[in-house]
Amino acid sequence: MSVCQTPIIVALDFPTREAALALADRLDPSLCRVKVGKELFTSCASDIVTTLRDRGFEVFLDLKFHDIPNTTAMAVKAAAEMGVWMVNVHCSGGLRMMSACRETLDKLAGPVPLLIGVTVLTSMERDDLAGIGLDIEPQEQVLRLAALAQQAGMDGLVCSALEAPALKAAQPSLQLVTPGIRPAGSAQDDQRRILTPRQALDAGSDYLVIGRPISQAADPAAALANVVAELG
Ligand SMILES: O=C(O)c1cc(=O)[nH]c(=O)n1[C@@H]1O[C@H](COP(=O)(O)O)[C@@H](O)[C@H]1O
Repeated sequence: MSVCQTPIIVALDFPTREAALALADRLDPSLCRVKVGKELFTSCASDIVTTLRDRGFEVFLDLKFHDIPNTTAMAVKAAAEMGVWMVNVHCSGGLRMMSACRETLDKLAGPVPLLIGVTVLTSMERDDLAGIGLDIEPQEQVLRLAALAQQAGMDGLVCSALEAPALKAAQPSLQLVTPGIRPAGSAQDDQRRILTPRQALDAGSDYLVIGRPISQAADPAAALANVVAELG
């Protein structure tokens, strides 16, 4: 499987560069991409992205930007200049914010990252939405934000694979990046809207984000190989 074909993105959620690179050393860049999120980036800054790229990985920079349109667009531009493969912002920042990001990326010369909108976090369920004043099913809110993302020209969405069938019907142009992936028998942790890798792919996910089931496994390379085998 070449790097362009694998749907697997391994989340490098670690506190230090050393811990992240120790896992990266055990992963084959032809079998997965990697994700650098808030914990790792806050401790290492852009150096970790450069290092992972030098080791052959395509990098999803998951900082979930959520700010006024200009600030968010400039952050996305900085991510593009870092050479990341994918970057995300919160859809709840609104249409003008997402459009500003799209327009800014479109003005850049050369390849730009996939621009992805985070809908409803996979750790949230209906009760959590009620707690922030949204009396709505997660899927309904995801579909609402998806329409906004499509209007803004986003490349795709972060959502649960549970919403993939409805999203593929409503917004077929958007690529679906789905965390909350749990191989059968693994701990749910703080995730709530979860599916197995095979179920997620069958539901219509384009990319599967997998963290702890691989990063905390006794043998991460074997855990990745098991997911690859499950996906066939
Ligand atoms: O944008 C993300 O990547 C993301 C969005 C979301 O709704 N849920 C979610 O879990 N994530 C990220 O996906 C990864 C999931 O990690 P595990 O729960 O360990 O598999 C973490 O790095 C989260 O920050």
